Amino acid sequence: MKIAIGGDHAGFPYKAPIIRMLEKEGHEVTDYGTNSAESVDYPDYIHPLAEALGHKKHDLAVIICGSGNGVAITANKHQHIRAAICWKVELAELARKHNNANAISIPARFVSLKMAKNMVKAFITTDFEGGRHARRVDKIPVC
Ligand SMILES: O=C(CO)[C@H](O)[C@H](O)[C@H](O)COP(=O)(O)O
Repeated sequence: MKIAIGGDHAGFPYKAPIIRMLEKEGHEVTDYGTNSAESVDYPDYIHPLAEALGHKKHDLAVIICGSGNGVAITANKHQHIRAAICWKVELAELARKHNNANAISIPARFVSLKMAKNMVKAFITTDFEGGRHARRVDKIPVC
């Protein structure tokens, strides 16, 4: 699977371990930064990632900041992006099953690295259920 990853300085400590896990599992990962713990502005990293995801250059994305809010709000400004903030594995599964989310937003200051990795695993291995959920997802875009 082609997976994009990116976030700000608050998400930086979790990015490399998640990339290692994904690459070990055979995924192709594209890293949109940031690449240090120096304070940065998350839109500078998330807009390019979301643009590429929206153009199907990646299958799914992992976005990370302190609360998960900033990166999710930014990504969701893009058409075709459905970013879900998750803090437990069941939410990551539901984001795929019910919402066909294509980005998981991780609040790095509120979940452990172990939880973050487990959520990413669940997110990328769970399929959209379709059916009634497809009808609802289809109604999301603003006309
Ligand atoms: O966007 C956010 C909050 O909605 C993220 O959590 C940021 O990572 C956070 O705001 C960064 O905070 P900092 O005090 O500048 O480190």
